[in-house]
Amino acid sequence: MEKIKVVVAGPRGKMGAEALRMIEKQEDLELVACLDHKYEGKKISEIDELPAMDAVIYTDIQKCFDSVNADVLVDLTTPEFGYLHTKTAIQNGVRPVVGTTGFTDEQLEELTELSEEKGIGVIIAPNFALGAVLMMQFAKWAAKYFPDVEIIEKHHDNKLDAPSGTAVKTAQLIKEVRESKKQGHPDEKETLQGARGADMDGMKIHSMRLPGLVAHQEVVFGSKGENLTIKHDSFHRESFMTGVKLAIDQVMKLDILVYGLENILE
Ligand SMILES: NC(=O)c1ccc[n+]([C@@H]2O[C@H](COP(=O)([O-])OP(=O)(O)OC[C@H]3O[C@@H](n4cnc5c(N)ncnc54)[C@H](O)[C@@H]3O)[C@@H](O)[C@H]2O)c1
Ligand SMILES: O=C(O)C1=N[C@H](C(=O)O)CCC1
Repeated sequence: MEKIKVVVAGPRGKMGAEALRMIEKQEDLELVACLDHKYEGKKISEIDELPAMDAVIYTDIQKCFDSVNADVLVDLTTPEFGYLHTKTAIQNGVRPVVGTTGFTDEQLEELTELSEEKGIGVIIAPNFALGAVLMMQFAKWAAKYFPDVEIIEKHHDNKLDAPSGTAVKTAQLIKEVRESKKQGHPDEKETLQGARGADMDGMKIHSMRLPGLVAHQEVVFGSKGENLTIKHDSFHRESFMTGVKLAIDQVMKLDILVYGLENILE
């Protein structure tokens, strides 16, 4: 069996380390290298608390792709480096599977064009948890009948981007079926800036950051005399790994960029 050769960017991070543990258990995946901003030349097995894997760490992405034969780059880093890594991977014919959130619309457009030009598959998924993907789909369905909606996302306090990629994706999916609408009282005024949250097409998005949280979202719909709440919780980062594995398998069959795991689920 030909194994899929994977490079993981961000191996010492919470998601990167979980991805290494997932890859270690798969017979059809091989970790061929990692990308970090330190520990050049060290093996993963030499880093405390990471699995006993032989893959070597590179700090220069171009050197990494020049030195190892890779099929897929799994990026779980930061918005700034995730974007650069994704671009460089496409340019080197390596298929990116990107969990990193916080890319701008312009960056997503540029990566979409580059992927099409090079014919290299890319999957960018703001949330790899299957329950979260379903939560977003259910919310899109509900928005057809309940156009008044607010999104509350709750994450751990080490998160760099706000709102979360999941909240933005949820609002984008709802926008596809909901007529643009300003919610609340037409004359409402914030007496404390930010009190009503961020605004996307009239929908409000509220971001909470607290220790103890992992990744949680509620989509709350309001109508006359009733409320509907669609809620998802990730209590452990293992929840994202089924989706990461699925994306690695599927990206091998793609030659365009796909944004959102719902597009590769049957
Ligand atoms: N799509 C999903 O399902 C999902 C789930 C959880 C987190 N995320 C996203 O994944 C990203 C990582 O999350 P996390 O919780 O693991 O964060 P983290 O801070 O624990 O890990 C990020 C890692 O990236 C590393 N890093 C920074 N710059 C780097 C560079 N230039 N090269 C290589 N590595 C570099 C850091 O050293 C760190 O170890 C975030 O953008 C987060 O929003 C996505
Ligand atoms: O822990 C994070 O950071 C997460 N980020 C994603 C997002 O921004 O939606 C997905 C859930 C976890």
